[in-house]
Amino acid sequence: MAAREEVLALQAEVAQREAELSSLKQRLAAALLADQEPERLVPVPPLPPKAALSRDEILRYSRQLVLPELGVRGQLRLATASVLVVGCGGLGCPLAQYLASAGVGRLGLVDYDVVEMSNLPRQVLHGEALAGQAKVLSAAASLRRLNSAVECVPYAQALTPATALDLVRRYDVVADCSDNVPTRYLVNDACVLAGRPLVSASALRFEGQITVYHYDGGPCYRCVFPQPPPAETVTNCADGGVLGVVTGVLGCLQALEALKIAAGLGPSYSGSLLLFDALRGHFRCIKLRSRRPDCAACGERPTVTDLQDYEAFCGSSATDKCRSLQLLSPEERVSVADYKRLLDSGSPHLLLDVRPQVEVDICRLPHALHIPLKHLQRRDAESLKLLGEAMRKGKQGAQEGAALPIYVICKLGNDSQKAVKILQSLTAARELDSLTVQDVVGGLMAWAAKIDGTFPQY
Ligand SMILES: Nc1ncnc2c1ncn2[C@@H]1O[C@H](COP(=O)(O)OP(=O)(O)OP(=O)(O)O)[C@@H](O)[C@H]1O
Ligand SMILES: [Zn+2]
Repeated sequence: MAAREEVLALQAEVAQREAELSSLKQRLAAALLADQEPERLVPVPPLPPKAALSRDEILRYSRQLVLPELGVRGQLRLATASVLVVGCGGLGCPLAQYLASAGVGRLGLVDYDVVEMSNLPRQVLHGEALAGQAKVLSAAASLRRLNSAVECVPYAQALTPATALDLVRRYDVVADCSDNVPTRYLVNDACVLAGRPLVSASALRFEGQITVYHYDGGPCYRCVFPQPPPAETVTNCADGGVLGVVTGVLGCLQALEALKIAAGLGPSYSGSLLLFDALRGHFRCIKLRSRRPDCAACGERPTVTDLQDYEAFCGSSATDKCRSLQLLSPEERVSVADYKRLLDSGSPHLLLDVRPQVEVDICRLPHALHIPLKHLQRRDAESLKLLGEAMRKGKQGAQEGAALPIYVICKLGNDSQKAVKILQSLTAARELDSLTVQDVVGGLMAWAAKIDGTFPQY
């Protein structure tokens, strides 16, 4: 075998073994979770009152004890306070880290997910060796190393309408560190029903925001957002990207608010929203509307008297990370396996990659023409010219008069469907030659998972 071929063969084998290892780790995590089942269900007793700090505690917390605003009284309150952390990701990790190091008595950690390598730049409680492990177990282990006096209660499960109220009632303060709209409504309603303050933050790209809901007569999440946004307008970190340090800043601010509430100092952002723009280095605080008397959750005649089906209410999933759109019919789509067969057959066609340039810079299929979806959406003349030229060139190898098929690909198979719709409308408007357009289901990540193990996943 030529050296180059051997390298390629070995690379493919390494990729295959890595995929097998990753799947084994996932199964191990699931088995560990199943093993943990009975322990999770044991109710936690209330934390006992604490009258004085020990010598070790005085030494350990000395730098914050000498703050007159906190003092021994505040520290004792922290030691008997409990905080429920919903989501042990980019926000939950720094939040839990600072709450544990400051000496909060008990931390409840809820997350259904396992640690992945792409989590590590921002989910700072998890390490390489714990990839594939349940996030809550990894986080609890890190926190115990940090402060063995803090009690960590891992709940390796999704927070659902069936469990949320019971869990929220067991804690004094709740921090929403989740990443999806149904969970935000669920946590809010559970906090309103249980009478708990909610420290809520979010971060995406270079921006973040934080506020405190349902504190001392302040508004709840539903007062500010009575209706969920259309599901297709919501972007998550996997699609939009996020800089780890931005979630770090917001998670720390969340920890600060939770600490101040727990220590009896009161929060700063009840009824106001702090916005952080990391690119410009700006913090801006805006006033939120006050509590709505007609709020469905916290209003005078609430209609939310029980937890509901939040996925149906929001039209999106609370646990499915990669939202899959269904814009096209099955005939308008091909699988990666079918596309690979077509490619191997040498049949003339055009592969159109509609990802943003920044993603094409990460990896690409060399034979694809690249036109970002945004350019197609604004009918960019230069891009349409490029497409027309590529089609004319591609047709040279095709049969006389036959339309050149276009296959559209993106990262996950959502944007490619939108692009197919646009190309169909251009054809209908005769701005493009009559053509057959299909999208590649699952996009380049399906290609990496099923066809080419050496293709990068991101
Ligand atoms: N209903 C829920 N119950 C429990 N955990 C939740 C729920 N909704 C979201 N989460 C968790 O909240 C965390 C959000 O953190 P973050 O978005 O940083 O992580 P991620 O989803 O792993 O990231 P990425 O989008 O890059 O894959 C995730 O760990 C997710 O599993
Ligand atoms: Zn409300």
